[in-house]
Amino acid sequence: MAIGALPVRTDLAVDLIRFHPTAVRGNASEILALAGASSGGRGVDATDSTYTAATAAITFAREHDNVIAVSGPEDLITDGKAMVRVANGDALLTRMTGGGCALGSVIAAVLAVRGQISTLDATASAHVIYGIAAERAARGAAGPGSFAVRFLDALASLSPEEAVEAARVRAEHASTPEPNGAGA
Ligand SMILES: Nc1ncnc2c1ncn2[C@@H]1O[C@H](COP(=O)(O)OP(=O)(O)O)[C@@H](O)[C@H]1O
Ligand SMILES: Cc1ncsc1CCOP(=O)(O)O
Repeated sequence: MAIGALPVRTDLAVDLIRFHPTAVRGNASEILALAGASSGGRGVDATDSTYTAATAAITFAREHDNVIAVSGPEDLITDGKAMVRVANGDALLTRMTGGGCALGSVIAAVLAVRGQISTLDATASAHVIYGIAAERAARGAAGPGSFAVRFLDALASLSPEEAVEAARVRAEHASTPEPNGAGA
C-alpha cells in the first residue's frame, strides 16, 4: 500500500522482496514503483493504467519467479509466462477504504488452500471471487457505505458454482515489447 507515494513504504516493499513472496499485489502505480519504473501514484490510489504496468509486472515476475497482480478496472495477473485478465469488479471498490488491502487478504486466503492449483490460477481466482462479490454488492447499494456492508455479505455467501458462472477471465501468453517491436 502507498508504495511509491511514501518513501518509507517503498523501501519496506523493496526490502520484503528479499523474502521471495509467493505473490505481490498492488495497483498500477504501486507495481510500477516497486519495479523502479515510476515514482508512484496519488496517496494510496493509482494514477497509471494497468496496461502501463503490464510490462513491468511481467519483467518483475520473471526476475523474482513469483506472481505479480496489478489491480484496476481490469486486473492483470502474471507469473511472467502467462497473463490472466480479470474483468470482474465495480468502481465502488475504489471508494471503499481498504479495497485494495482487503483484496490482498483474499489472495492470501486462497493461496493458503490452493492445493495443486498453480499460484497464478489461485491468485487470479481470488480476483474473480472479489470482483464478482463487488458486482453483486453494487446492485442496490446506495453508495460506498452500504456497498461495503453488502460486499462483505456477498463475499461470504458466494458459491463456487456462482463464481464459475459469473467469471470474466481471459488468459494469454505474457509478452513484453522488444526494442524492435516484436513481443518476447
Ligand atoms: N474502475 C474500476 N472498475 C471496477 N473495478 C475496479 C475499478 N478499479 C479498481 N477496481 C477493483 O477494485 C479492487 C481494488 O483495486 P484498486 O482500487 O486498484 O486497489 P488499490 O485500492 O490498491 O488502489 C480490485 O478488485 C479491482 O479489480
Ligand atoms: C491508509 C490506510 N490504512 C489502512 S487501510 C488504508 C488505505 C488502504 O488503501 P486502499 O483503499 O487502496 O486499499
